[in-house]
Amino acid sequence: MDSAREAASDVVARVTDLVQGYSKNPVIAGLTIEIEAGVLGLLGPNGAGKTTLLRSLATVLPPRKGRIEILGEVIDSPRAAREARRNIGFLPQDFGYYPGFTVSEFVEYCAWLRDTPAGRRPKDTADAIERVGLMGRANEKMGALSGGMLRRAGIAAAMVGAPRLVIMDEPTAGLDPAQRVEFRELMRGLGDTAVVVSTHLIEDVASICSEIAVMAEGCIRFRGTQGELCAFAPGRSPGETQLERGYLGLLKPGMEHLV
Ligand SMILES: Nc1ncnc2c1ncn2[C@@H]1O[C@H](COP(=O)(O)OP(=O)(O)OP(=O)(O)O)[C@@H](O)[C@H]1O
Repeated sequence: MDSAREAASDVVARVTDLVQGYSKNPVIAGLTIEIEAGVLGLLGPNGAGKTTLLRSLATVLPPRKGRIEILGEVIDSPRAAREARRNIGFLPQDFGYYPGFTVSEFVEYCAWLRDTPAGRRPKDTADAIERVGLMGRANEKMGALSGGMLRRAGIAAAMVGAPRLVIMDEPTAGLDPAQRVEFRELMRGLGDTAVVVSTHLIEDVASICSEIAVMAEGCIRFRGTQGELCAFAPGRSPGETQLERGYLGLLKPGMEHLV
């Protein structure tokens, strides 16, 4: 790892030589990445391994090989994973919930899962619900929410109690354009939190991410700023932004060993 970079920043999570897969299907073969405060956007084509990496970071999927550290602690046992999850807010792509729970009960339950002290839970819950603009729906049943509102409830659950690491797998899927704009505002207000967010929406990345990582075939093919990604843009083609051209340029054959 780059020691100058580590010295200059606060590493919240570190993945070292991660090997991951499902039965006989290898997905990630030796991936190393560090996560610091700020919003890191994770881009990559379908099947690149983004969800697998996020689930590994969230300590949901134990590594086949390699090491995951959260706030300096190596996650090498179910107990260590439970401890780490107190500091992790995770919004999976398809998150589970009890349809009979109200929004407020759901968010408070997620705070409880993270061992938020009982005295803080009601206020933390109300704050998180307010941040996603669901105050008027706090007492509505989860099962009665629209897809976009459900996702906002999931975002509130991931952020409740201000965890140090927030991991979101395609959080803007299902949001309408106005809600996506609100989501971006929300991301800008996260301050010192380390956020990793996977998305297929380049506009989201452009507006909220301080850094971008591009994954392809289970590897991190690029990590850097938007400007650096734009530098991979091959010639002009109408209908694409420069960021999109940079992203697509990076996925071309021959770019496999860039980082
Ligand atoms: N539970 C699973 N069992 C078996 N194979 C899986 C499982 N989950 C993912 N895979 C496979 O692992 C590979 C990586 O999947 P993953 O969901 O991590 O990619 P992704 O980059 O998040 O894709 P997408 O953008 O479509 O969500 C794919 O080939 C996928 O089919």
